Formats: sequence, structure tokens, C-alpha cells
Amino acid sequence: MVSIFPSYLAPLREALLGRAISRGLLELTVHDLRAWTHDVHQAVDDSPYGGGPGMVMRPQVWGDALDDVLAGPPARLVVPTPAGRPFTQALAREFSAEERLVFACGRYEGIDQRVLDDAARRVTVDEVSIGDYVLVGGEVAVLAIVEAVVRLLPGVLGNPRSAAEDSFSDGLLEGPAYTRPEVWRGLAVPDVLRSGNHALIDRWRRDRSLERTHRRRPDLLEALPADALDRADRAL
Ligand SMILES: OB(O)c1ccc2cc[nH]c2c1
Repeated sequence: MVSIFPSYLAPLREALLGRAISRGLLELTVHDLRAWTHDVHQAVDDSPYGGGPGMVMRPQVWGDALDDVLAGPPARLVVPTPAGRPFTQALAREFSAEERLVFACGRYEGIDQRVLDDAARRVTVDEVSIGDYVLVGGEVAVLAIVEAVVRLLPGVLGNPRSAAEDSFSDGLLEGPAYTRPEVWRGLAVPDVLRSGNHALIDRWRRDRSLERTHRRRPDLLEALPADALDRADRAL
């Protein structure tokens, strides 16, 4: 990863991801973009051609940084930007199959487009958005993307079924989850979950997932393949 705020990415070395690194399941290197500046002010930005608010990140600095960081084993360059294509669970799975990912964290009004165009001559460049809102820089998006990708790597999650049964893994939102106590503040766990009848439990969970998806994300239902819903689903 390349950023002007390397410490922003420190959380990636905590908890589950930190344990995955110490177990050798992945390697993480964070580079300070300013290491590729040569002026006393370590300038990484300049005024935008054509005018307008804010500053744009300079191509020379990013070009030199990516020349170095992209050297070596083939990598895929991921650039978070509000103007990117949506980052989805499907794209997380795609990224998790890559041997190496390089993340470019922009700031200000973004990175000079020629940096991405130049990189695209050598590697696959993915400009991705984590949602329809605007952050101050790419670092927070990288934290989200890396967590979504790394948890899919074999051995990272304790129970491999967790990733397989994620929200979105079957195209739907996950339904509600419960644990002890059986009654909490007058609210009881649904009886079916304590019935021991796993066929019934699976059906109930599927129904709650379909209901929640219909209510909160009808677009996901629309996007399902024609054969994704069985007769019981459609009866709901
Ligand atoms: O909202 B975002 O995901 C995002 C990503 C990168 C930059 C760079 C400057 N603002 C940004 C916002």
C-alpha cells in the first residue's frame, strides 16, 4: 500500500488480520508516498489544470512510487475513488484469488489520471468505490477492502463456513442471529431455533433472509439469477 498517511493503515496489523500476518497467511507492506519526493517540502500535490477547488496528486511522485512498488511479481493495482465501480463481495472474492494487490491511497481531489493510465499499460487497474459517499482519502476504503478480501483467504477465519454463508454469498442479506439467554429484556429467541429440527431451521433462516432482502435491498432480489429462488422461496 502507498499512502501519505501510513499510520492510517496500522489497524490492518490488529486482531484477525494481524494474526493472519503473523501466521504467514499474507504479507503487508505500507509505503509512505513522500519517500518518492525530492524537494525539501516533499510536495505530493499541485493545482488542478482547468482550475477548480482543491489540489491534485502529482504524477511524477506517484509514477516513481508505482514503478518501484509494482516491480516484482505480477500485481493488480487497486485505487479507491468515489468515481470507481462498486466494490462488492464478488469483487472481494476476485481480489482474494490474486497473488498480489497494490493499493494506491489518494488524497485531495485524487491522483492525476495519467498515473492510472500509465499503470494500466503494465497491470490491471481497478478504480473502486466502497459506497455512494465521499471520504477524505483512500485509506479508510483500503481498510474496508483489505478486511473483506483477507477474511476470504483460506485459514484466516476459524470456521470456513462463515465466509461461505456471508451476506451476499448467496446474493441475499443474512437474516437475524441470536445467542443465549433464551429471553433477554422480555425478548425471546424464536422457538424454531431451539427446536433442533434443522430442516425447519434452515427454512426459517432462508425465509428471514428473503424477507430482509426484500425489505432492505430489493435490488439484490432483482439481480438474482432466474433459478436462484426455489418454489418454497417464491411461496414466501
Ligand atoms: O470516498 B472514497 O472511497 C475516496 C477514495 C479516495 C479519495 C481521495 C480523495 N478523496 C477520496 C475519497
